[in-house]
Amino acid sequence: MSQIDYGQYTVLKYQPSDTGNLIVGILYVVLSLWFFVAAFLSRAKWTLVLPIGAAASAVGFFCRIPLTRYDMSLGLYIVQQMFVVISPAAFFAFNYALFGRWIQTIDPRFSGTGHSSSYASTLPRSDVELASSLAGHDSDKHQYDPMGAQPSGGLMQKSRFSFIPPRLVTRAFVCSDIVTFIVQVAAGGIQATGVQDLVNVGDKLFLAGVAAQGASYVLFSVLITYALVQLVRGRQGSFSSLPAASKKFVIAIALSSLMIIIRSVYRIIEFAQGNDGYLVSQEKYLFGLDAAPLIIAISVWISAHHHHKIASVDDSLIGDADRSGSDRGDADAGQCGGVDEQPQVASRQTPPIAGLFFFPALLSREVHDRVLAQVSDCGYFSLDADEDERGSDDTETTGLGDGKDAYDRSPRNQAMLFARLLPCNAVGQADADNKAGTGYDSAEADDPAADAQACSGLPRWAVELIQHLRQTLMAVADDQLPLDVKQLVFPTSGMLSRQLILNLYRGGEGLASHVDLVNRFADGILLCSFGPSGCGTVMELTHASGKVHQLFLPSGSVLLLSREARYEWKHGIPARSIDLVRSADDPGHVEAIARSIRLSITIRSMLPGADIVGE
Ligand SMILES: O=C(O)CCC(=O)C(=O)O
Ligand SMILES: [Fe+2]
Repeated sequence: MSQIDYGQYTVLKYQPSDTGNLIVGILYVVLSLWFFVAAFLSRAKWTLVLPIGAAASAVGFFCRIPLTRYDMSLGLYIVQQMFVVISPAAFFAFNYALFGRWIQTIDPRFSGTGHSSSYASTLPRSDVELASSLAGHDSDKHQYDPMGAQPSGGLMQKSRFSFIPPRLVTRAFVCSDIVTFIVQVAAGGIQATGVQDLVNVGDKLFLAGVAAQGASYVLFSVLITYALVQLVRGRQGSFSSLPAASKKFVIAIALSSLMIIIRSVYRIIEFAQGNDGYLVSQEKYLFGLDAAPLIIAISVWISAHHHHKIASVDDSLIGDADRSGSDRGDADAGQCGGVDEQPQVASRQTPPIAGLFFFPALLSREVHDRVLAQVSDCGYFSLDADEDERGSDDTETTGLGDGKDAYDRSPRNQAMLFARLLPCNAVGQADADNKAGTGYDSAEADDPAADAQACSGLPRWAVELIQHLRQTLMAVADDQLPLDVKQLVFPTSGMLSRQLILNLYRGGEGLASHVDLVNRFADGILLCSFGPSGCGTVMELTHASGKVHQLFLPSGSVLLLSREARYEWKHGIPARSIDLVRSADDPGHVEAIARSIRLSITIRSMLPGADIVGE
């Protein structure tokens, strides 16, 4: 085998720019120092890949300065080539690891933060189970065990944010990165032999390594996109409603990935074109399509590593995923949702908001189950994921929502019911007819008037529910529910037209924060919660002043919004799979309650004339 002719083999078709390489090298040094400090402060050892990669890149670019086109040291050339081409594998690895950890932080199933709480909760269940729940049966409770045996722990722990288990994502992609890294090192090593025949083999190996590396990054980008789509779906399809930390992360990783892909495409084409190719002939492409994109790709992580934020970064964005051994107590439970969802601990007590009244157990289990059974019989919702959306047969009275309401929910999980000019005394009349005084139980006694009412207005079950609420709320002591508020919701005179919205929430679904339309609905809104006993959801109430209250709405509860609570506070349901709720018995104790199926029935009165609008 012949030894290489340095003069002929020189791939440098240009005289390397001292200034250009110096600037790139210095930028890498600065970034490397920054990330070293950040890694030190965060004590997250794995983040060292970033400063090490940046330092190696700096070495590569500094090595280019002494290179001259015709009189160059092959050793130095190979060194710079290896450092410049191979070091970015560390940047790829950083993104892979970061993404895997991020998924684990936005998916509370991974937050094994050592809660000592009892997990009196159920995991989200299948549609079949939802159907049985709607029919009134509590399905079995699963103990939520975030770091326990499969499926909640381990490498194969699934997440709805990733079609590949997140911990596997990190390991698989980092492994592929290491393999392609080794291929490139081998390529560099082969070229370093200086044996002419092997140099071409080295080139091909470089191409193979870079191409495989780029391909796995493209696959990884599909994963990122999938996670984003899932995240946005859980937020009523709106990117802007994502928490700031999530938005920042998604934008950063998207930009970083775009830059990495640009650089990979450049390298693949460059190696494919070979030594006589165009891209290799001018240094500006190296600066513009390799150095610049890669510097941007890692610079996006500067702010996430900012030392002021390092504490939260350590726990959430880049925290150690293996936190099962942590002995953090309940006080840290707020980290459960990590960077995305960092839920506050919700209360079971009525928040201090004027006009808000909360009755955690107003609906007895019997009444609750009965309403669910009736709603289930009406078939408003399609519970089979494969089934096409289907409406109710009696669409005149129970048409599905048209999505034109203040916030968008699919007809699959929302139904609207309107009563036209339902005289309030009709409800009162039905109430009066029910002389037995056992209320709801005997309301099903044949009552042609109520049946007629149900057909011309609301379905019978809705009339009965309103009637029941009227009875029970009117019976509440005035010091707990002032008379004027009772009369606001259940006026004794005047015509009133009710509107009901049924919202079905599966798993971690939420509802965008809103104020119910002020020019359509009157004051005094009732929110009734249904679902397996012990389960519920957290409602977030936000005021323009920035005040926020998180209230846990258990199944069977009724929330009444009036006056300030109805007009000056927004209400919404954060999308997340697990809520942290302060225990009723022991306020120092926080329970993690997994969301299950939930049906809410919102009962409102239409403002005069508003029932004509939009129909
Ligand atoms: O599901 C809930 O409890 C909230 C429903 C709601 O706010 C609405 O329908 O306007
Ligand atoms: Fe609402």
